[in-house]
Amino acid sequence: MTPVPALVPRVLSIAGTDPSGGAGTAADTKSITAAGGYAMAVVTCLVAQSTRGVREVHTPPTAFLRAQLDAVGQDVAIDAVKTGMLGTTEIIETVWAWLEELGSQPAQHAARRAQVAGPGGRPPLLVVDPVMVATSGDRLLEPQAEAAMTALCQRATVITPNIAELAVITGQEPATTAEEALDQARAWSQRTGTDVLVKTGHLSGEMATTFWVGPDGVLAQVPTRRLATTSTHGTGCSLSSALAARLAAGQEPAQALAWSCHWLHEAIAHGAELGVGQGHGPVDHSHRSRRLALAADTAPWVPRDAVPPALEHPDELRAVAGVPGLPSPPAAHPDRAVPPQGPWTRALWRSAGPLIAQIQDSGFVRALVEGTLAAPEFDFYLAQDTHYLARYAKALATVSTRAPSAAQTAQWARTAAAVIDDEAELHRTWLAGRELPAESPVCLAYTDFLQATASVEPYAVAAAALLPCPWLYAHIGAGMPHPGPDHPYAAWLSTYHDPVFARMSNQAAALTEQAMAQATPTERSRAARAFLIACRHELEFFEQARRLGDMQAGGAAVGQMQDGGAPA
Ligand SMILES: Nc1ncnc2c1ncn2[C@@H]1O[C@H](COP(=O)(O)OP(=O)(O)O)[C@@H](O)[C@H]1O
Ligand SMILES: Cc1ncc(COP(=O)(O)O)c(N)n1
Repeated sequence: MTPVPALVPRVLSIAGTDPSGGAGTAADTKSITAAGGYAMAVVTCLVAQSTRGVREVHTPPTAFLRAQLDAVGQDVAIDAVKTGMLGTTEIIETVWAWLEELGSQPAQHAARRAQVAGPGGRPPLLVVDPVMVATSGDRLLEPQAEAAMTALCQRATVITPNIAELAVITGQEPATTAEEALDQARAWSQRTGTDVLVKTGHLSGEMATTFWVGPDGVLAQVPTRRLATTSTHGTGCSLSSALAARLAAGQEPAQALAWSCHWLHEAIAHGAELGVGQGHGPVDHSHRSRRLALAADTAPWVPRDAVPPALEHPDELRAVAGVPGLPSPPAAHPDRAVPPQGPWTRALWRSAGPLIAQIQDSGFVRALVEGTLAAPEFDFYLAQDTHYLARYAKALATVSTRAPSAAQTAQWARTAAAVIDDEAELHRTWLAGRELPAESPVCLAYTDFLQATASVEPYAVAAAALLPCPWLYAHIGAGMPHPGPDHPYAAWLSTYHDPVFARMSNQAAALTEQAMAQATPTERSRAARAFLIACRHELEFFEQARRLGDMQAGGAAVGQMQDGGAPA
């Protein structure tokens, strides 16, 4: 029988402290929790430090370290151990001896082996973050303990050194490029059989890619863009802890690495907003979980007073959520410009300003445009968009039957045809031969809303509900740089970058402008509300694909419970 991995893996951090909460055991417990594990911590050294650096280190007797290890080890079945700051040779030897007694073995590709072992009472998988020197430059490992740390590394499932630590472990000069670091890691892994994460945070360049390297070379890599921030205190602690939790939950190395790197990237990107400390600030470990919690918010999307019950004049329409201002218009080529087509569409665009800014800033759109979006997330998005376009085209066809003139009927109908013939062609080619999954709840909610509005609401309301889709895509397309040939999503970017698409969007805006001008004040109010709700659906549509990856830390457990599995 194949043992079931623990639903919530029990992960022990053995590390030093950081009273400012950014690194060491504090970072580890936050990261293990964020990655869906149950976090435990054994303290090696007490460190008087903050974001500004280390002041003093107090090392309790190793007998007390051993007492902590025994207390937890004799009670709890540990699924993974992550080590961080170990400080001295004596500490490393104490941890080593304890691991021996626990039954851990030197690892040859142990990540993959450990995943098929049963939880509890088995050798835990071991992630060694060979912490030597802090970001601040302070030493966290005695120089004479480097040999013992190198030996401990050899018994790990995977080690997570930074560039300087990799050099010490492999006995070479610090690498100056990712290629050099990969060569060092591969050669060492061939010698020892232990896998190595190559982290490039301390190199320069546009990307800060993380690689998983085994004896045969790179097993997986996660490209992430380098962020211009000083909030990088504890990034190494956080990455190795999250990785230990994801591996112990049973994920393959490539998936565990992808989850950990993407989660950390979001945490680094939002670290500065915490306003913690005056030096190298911490990352925001719980940004992802707060974002997910917000997705369950039941507050109305359009506040009661955002749209007056009747609109006599465009200026009566205010920005939703009370955030004033328009995102700066994209520096688009005249062919790709997608300006409002009159006072009413200008008012609609202005009222949706904060939402449009949020859509452009959404992690999904940014990663898609950058080319760093994970392939499964793009596939999910495109499959849902295939359903969406089929249903959107029907809504366009419905509106065409309700237009007041033959010319307008023809224009809506031509747009419906273009959506099916041209826009959906990208989807057909990309997903060719693959089975289309069912519609997601978000896709259903949006398209049901569009089809219902197109069928039963007044013409102007229907037109306004259908407008955000082409307008927002054309707006995003107009602001994008031209995709290079090696961009993984060049085909998607080109579709929305195309002047033909901008013209289609401008036409829909012109039709809506006309409809609004001819509508009654009450209909205009309902049209504005429909426009804003459709914008909100657009944001949800992008973000749902991002949540796909997020949910793997908690969602997998829920799935197993529903299948009748009991927590291990
Ligand atoms: N400025 C940055 N922008 C984006 N990611 C970063 C940045 N700095 C570090 N990282 C990420 O943080 C992780 C830790 O990297 P690194 O800084 O190299 O190690 P350490 O924190 O152990 O010194 C890596 O996954 C790296 O990609
Ligand atoms: C207890 C402890 N462990 C590890 C680090 C390294 O983290 P960083 O390199 O980000 O300063 C630290 N500063 N303190």
